[in-house]
Amino acid sequence: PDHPAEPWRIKMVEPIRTTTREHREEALRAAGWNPCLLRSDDVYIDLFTDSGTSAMSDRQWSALMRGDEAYAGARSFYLFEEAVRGHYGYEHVIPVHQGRGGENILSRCLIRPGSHVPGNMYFPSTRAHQELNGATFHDVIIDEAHDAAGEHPFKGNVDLAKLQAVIAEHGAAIPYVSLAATVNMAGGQPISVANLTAACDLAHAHGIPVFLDTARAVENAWFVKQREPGWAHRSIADILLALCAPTDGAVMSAKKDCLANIGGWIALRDPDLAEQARGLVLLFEGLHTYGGMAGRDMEAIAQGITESVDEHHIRARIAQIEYLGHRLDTAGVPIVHPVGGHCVCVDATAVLAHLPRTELPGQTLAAAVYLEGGVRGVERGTVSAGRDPATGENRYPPLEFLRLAIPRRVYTQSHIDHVADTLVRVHKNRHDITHGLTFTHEPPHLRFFQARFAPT
Ligand SMILES: CC1=C(O)/C(=C\N=C(/C)C(=O)O)C(COP(=O)(O)O)=CN1
Repeated sequence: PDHPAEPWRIKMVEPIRTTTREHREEALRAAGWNPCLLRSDDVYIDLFTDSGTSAMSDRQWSALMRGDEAYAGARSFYLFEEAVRGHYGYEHVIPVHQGRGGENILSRCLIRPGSHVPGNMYFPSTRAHQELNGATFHDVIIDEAHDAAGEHPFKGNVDLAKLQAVIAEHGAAIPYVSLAATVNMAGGQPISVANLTAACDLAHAHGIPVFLDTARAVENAWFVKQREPGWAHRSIADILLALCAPTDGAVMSAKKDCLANIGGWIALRDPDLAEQARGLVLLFEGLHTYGGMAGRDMEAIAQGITESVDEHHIRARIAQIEYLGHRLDTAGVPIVHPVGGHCVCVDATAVLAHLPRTELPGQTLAAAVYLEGGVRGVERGTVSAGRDPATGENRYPPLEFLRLAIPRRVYTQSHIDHVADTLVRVHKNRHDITHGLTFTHEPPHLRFFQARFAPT
């Protein structure tokens, strides 16, 4: 696929600089071989995350000026509430400062020690809050999701037999099913409307609610439009509503699809649960009409939601990811297929097949790519998976990759080509990487953000 002609022109720029390899070696050493600990100024192309890193539009920037900073009942909240209601279809909209704020509150409302929560693959912060409140997470995603090279069009799908089995074994102890659209840790893979609906029907048949992580549900809607029979002529906005319709609520990080740099929400249908959640928002986030956001943040999100479902925007957004994936594919760099909605994931166990999993190939590849081209990605593998709370052992998930997450409306084709050229060089010289990494400092929660490493 060709690189898309961007459906925007640049009106403001932020200078970025290339660095020398010597400078990067020094910076990486100071960061304990963890790209997460690098300073932004030491990174040329920052693909650490698509979360909070997108560029806002002139309409979003001008909306900031209209921010109502009233403590209670701000105009900006009602604009935000209306945008969420209209595009996601839930009645009760409760603001939080970002996604994990919502995960904390939903988990505290519904999970008790001994709970069991099924979901389509784990996500670090989602599972951490479930485990913190005493739940055991059960992965009920289809087997194909764990196969990097497989081409299944909806790797985010739920295996209904697996879900049925968890319900059969733990039914009464399941407070809810936690699903995501798309599935970040599978490489940004979508779930189909049919499968999501079937999973909800199965859960509801047992009186179990389903909550959806909608951080990238617009990207998911794009894949439904392209791949799921019957949806090709429907608008992205309609498909987004259809994804949310069968679920009982959603947790949202507005830092992804919604083109905002901060913010989020919990969206619910049940008024009592909404009241309970608002009570915890007062404790952890702020009043229930701002939830840890400034009025201007809610203005930016309201406008960002409108822009996120624009078909020119989402088509170009996805096409840029596919362009990078295609460049790596044609160069023989092993990546997760199909290419996801927000990232290209390089299969570290294939690139560094000569390193044992105990030497952290994903983390090692992240360091090598930064050294080679000043490109920062993030490890999604053993380091991200953390330790099993019961045994204390590393979990070694089947997928171990370097995620290259592309911010929205930020980088142009020449930047993406720089990234591709960097990966091609690292892959060509992969046997020069003779050692992996080992922990020198390992924090207890979400260790990949703060851990430090040293070459083995
Ligand atoms: C699917 C999903 C995420 O991807 C997510 C955060 N993701 C990050 C930071 C990422 O780099 O993928 C979060 C947490 O959102 P937050 O980063 O607290 O706004 C929830 N769900």
